[in-house]
Amino acid sequence: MNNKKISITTHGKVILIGEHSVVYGKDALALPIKGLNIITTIEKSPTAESIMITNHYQGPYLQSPSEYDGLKYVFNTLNSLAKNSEPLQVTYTGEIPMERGLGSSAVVALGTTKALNNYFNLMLPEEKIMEITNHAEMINHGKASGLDAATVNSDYVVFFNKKIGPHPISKKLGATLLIMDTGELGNTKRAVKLVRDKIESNPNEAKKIERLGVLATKTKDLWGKQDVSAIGQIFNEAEEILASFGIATKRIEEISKIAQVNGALGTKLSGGGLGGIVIALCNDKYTAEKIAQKAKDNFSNYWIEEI
Ligand SMILES: Nc1ncnc2c1ncn2[C@@H]1O[C@H](COP(=O)(O)OP(=O)(O)O)[C@@H](O)[C@H]1O
Ligand SMILES: C[C@@](O)(CCOP(=O)(O)O)CC(=O)O
Repeated sequence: MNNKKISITTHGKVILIGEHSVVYGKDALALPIKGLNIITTIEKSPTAESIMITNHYQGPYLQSPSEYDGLKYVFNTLNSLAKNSEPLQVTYTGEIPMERGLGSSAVVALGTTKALNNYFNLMLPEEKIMEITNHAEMINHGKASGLDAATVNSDYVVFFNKKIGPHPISKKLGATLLIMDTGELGNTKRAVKLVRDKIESNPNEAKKIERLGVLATKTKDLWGKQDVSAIGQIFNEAEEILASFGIATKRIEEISKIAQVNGALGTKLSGGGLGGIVIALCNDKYTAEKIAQKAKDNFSNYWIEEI
């Protein structure tokens, strides 16, 4: 009887700056959220079929795991590399709500790849694990930059560019980030298409992508100097651009406004948009808590990170 059981913990992420423009080869900066996890567990299936169980909190709706073709791709690829025909049970347990810009799709793709790699003793190199994870993300999003997968696989802030890959930044900024979940489902695939249609039909929209890239490069430089208020201003400018693409909802704008008048240095949506999370850069935890209290009727959940 095979009692083997492998569990892998993978953490979520938020994009600090550079969502959408990163798809076009521009710079971006993203933060791993170490306390926000999904545990992927692999064991022998109790039935004659392979099964996937999602125990993780998904927010106000349920979706069948089998609907995510990216996960099927991971599962089939690793089973085929291991020449495995034993039916398996894959269980996801944790608290990363889906479709909020917190990276759930990359988290489950990476967690499943790593857990199956261990289960089958495949000893796949890191590059192969990331290649499989990124391909799953492509299946999910259409055109994925690789930023999400790189950040959920990193212990440090990631400075990223598609051409050069991820670079970890271990230095702390010396600030507090408030992450507020609007409770509205984002839609990365639709948002990416919406932005692409706009920039392809209007050169002025394309200039905004350039500008977002410049803002991300500046943020990296300011991070090194720990210039928190300048980064706050960059968040606000980026938010204006993202909203002009039509991917900020009324609730995102409402939450941003409340955060602004209660001491945030800068606020923006984070991730694909059309719902999902709002991030607010604050000087300290006290300000972040105050904003969370003032805005609490507008969001479903929040997290505070010392960055
Ligand atoms: N536990 C899970 N089981 C199956 N699919 C999942 C799970 N978590 C996330 N997904 C897939 O990832 C998608 C969310 O990805 P995405 O839209 O990129 O949002 P996020 O910002 O959370 O990554 C879900 O719609 C679903 O297809
Ligand atoms: C819009 C985009 O830049 C980020 C999407 O982030 P998320 O899937 O919403 O967490 C797309 C990408 O980088 O592939």
